[in-house]
This record gives sequence, C-alpha cells and structure tokens, in this order.
Amino acid sequence: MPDVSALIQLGWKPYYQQQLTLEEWESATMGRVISQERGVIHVQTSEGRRSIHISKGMPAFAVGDWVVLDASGKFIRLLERLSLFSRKAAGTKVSTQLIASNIDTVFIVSSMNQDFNLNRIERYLALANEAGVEPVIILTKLDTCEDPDQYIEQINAMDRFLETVAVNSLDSDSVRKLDAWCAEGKTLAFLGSSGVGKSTLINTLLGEHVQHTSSIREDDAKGRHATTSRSIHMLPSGGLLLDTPGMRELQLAGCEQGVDETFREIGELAGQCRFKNCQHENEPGCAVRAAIESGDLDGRRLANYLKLMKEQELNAATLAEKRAKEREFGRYIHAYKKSKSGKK
Ligand SMILES: Nc1nc2c(ncn2[C@@H]2O[C@H](COP(=O)(O)OP(=O)(O)OP(=O)(O)O)[C@@H](O)[C@H]2O)c(=O)[nH]1
Ligand SMILES: [Zn+2]
Repeated sequence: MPDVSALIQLGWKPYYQQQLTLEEWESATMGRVISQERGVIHVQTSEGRRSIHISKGMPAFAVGDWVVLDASGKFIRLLERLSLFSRKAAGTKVSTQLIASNIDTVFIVSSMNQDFNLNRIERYLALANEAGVEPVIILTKLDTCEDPDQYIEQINAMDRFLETVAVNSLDSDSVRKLDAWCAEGKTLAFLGSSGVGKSTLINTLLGEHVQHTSSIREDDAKGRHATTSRSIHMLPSGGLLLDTPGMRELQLAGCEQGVDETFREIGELAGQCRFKNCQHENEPGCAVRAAIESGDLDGRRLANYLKLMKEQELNAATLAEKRAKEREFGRYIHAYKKSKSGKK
C-alpha cells in the first residue's frame, strides 16, 4: 500500500484513485511528473524520485501528470488528467504539444497600473478555460496603486463570477490572501505578461530562503550526472507550484471552446439572434447588437471575442501549415539522400 499522505502532498485526489484497480493500489507505485526533457521524464513518488526514459508506445507526457509504475519502477500507465494546458494545431493530433496538467488553479496576474488591460486578461482566461482550470485574477502592485477599487470593479463588471484578489507581491502578509489556493496538495500555475510581478509573487510564496531555480541532480542510466531544472516546486504552505517555461509562451491556438466559455454571455445572446449564422454586424434581429445598444453588453467585449476567435483560428492554421512544411522538407531530404546514395 502506498503512503497516502505523501501522495496527497503531491496532489493526489479521489479522481486518480478511482482509476486504479485494487491490485494496482496494493502493489504499484504512483508518481507525478515533476519535469520533462528530451526523452526523459522525472517522476516524484512517495518513495523518491525516478527518471523514466520515454520509449515507443508510451503516451505523450506533460509536467503534472500522474503515472503508475510497477515495483521495479517501470512505467505501466498514465492516469487520466483533470486539466491540461497544451499547444495545438487544428485537426492534427500529432502536432499537439503538452505543456502542463492537473493544475487546480491558475493565477492570472496583472498589475494595477497603465499595463492593466482587460483584453489581455480575457486572452489568459480563454487559455485557462480551454485547459479546464479555475482562474483567479491577481492584481499586483497594490502598494503603489491609488485607486485599486477602480481595477477590481472593471473585473467584476467584465465577469462577476471571477475571483479577484489585489496584493502587494513584495509583502508576504499581503500574499497570504492567496493561501486558500495554495494549501496542501493544491497545484497552481501562473499566467501573465512580463513585468506584472509573477517572479516576485512566486518568490514571496516560496519564502526568502528557498531558491526558485532549484534543480534536480541525479544519476542517469549511464551513471552520469544529469542536472535538469524542475518544474514543480513545493511551497511552504503545502501547495505545488507548477512553473514550466512552456506556460509563458502559450498562444491562443485551437481554443474555440475556451474563448466561448470566457464570453459565455455572448453565446447566450447569439442564440437569440434571428439568423443562426448571425455575424452580429448589421443583421436585423441581432440580439448581441441590441444588448450593446441597451448597455447590457460592453462593445469592447464583443470586439475582443471576435478578435480572439480569429486569433485562435489563425494561430492553429499557421501551426498546422508550419508542421506540414517541416514534414515536406523532411521527405525532400530523405529522397535527396536516397538518390545520392543510389549514385555511388
Ligand atoms: N511595488 C511593487 N512592485 C512590484 C510588485 N510586484 C512586482 N513588482 C516589481 O515589478 C517588477 C517586475 O516584477 P517581476 O516579478 O519581475 O515580473 P514578472 O511578471 O515575473 O516578469 P517576467 O520575469 O518578465 O516574466 C520588479 O521590479 C518587481 O519588484 C508589487 O506588488 N508592488
Ligand atoms: Zn447577432
């Protein structure tokens, strides 16, 4: 039987437990992927750390995944995920790159100054919704902001169901407002533009004495020392901070559902438009336009909804094109080499 409290510290939940057979629960080892590099995943189990070389037939992994290992540490299977951030290209399964999984909360960080931008927050919300992760809006630089309520009200007006917290990222007392999301076994991640205070917030959450860039030093299969940067960090509060570089570069691609969810009231209104394929431009009987005119819907929101929809479609298409070109080039090189070797 595994050490349940150690598993819970790693983020174990009934959802994963339910996927195990009784036999697995009694004899297998469960572990969480804490970092990934080319061809290897590093897994934290209740008994320690394991490095697993990825071989053919294994599924694609993401940092945050739960895996089942046998007694000798061999990979058995991947457990179904609760949430997943990925980079996608439309229609093509192979071009999905998995970034991070099983995150409970994503903190969308924005500063309360001239950089504050609702459109940008909505873009991050679409990513969070696409991934199936609960978003919380963190407004930073409370200490240098004269009128924080003005920003909080803008968020509330945009979506009254959103949880919003204003903090001074430099002050650990202020950051305690985030404790509820950082409790034992909870996995959290950050999204936000450069300079909004993500690193500052992370350092405050980690406490002064912990270095953020701690790394795993381990012997690999050939006995060499391999140093990899780990992507999951334990917070003193018991929470698990998932901070992988891929999160910072996430683009809106193939996120139609996430965008729709972020602007759900627009979808509801669109259902009342006279024409099913209404573009909400000049059509008669357009419920979306009517809501803007009556002041029920902010015109900015419709404009950003349309913009993000287009953006996610375009990005997915360009990704698919890029991959197709790469494949084509690969075939060309292959054919070229073959013709060369044939001439010898
Ligand atoms: N006064 C004040 N300064 C802050 C606060 N949060 C961040 N800063 C400052 O803002 C600057 C940028 O913060 P960072 O934490 O580096 O921002 P970041 O989001 O990590 O940016 P990248 O590292 O570029 O992704 C730093 O000088 C911080 O000290 C805050 O709540 N109050
Ligand atoms: Zn319409």
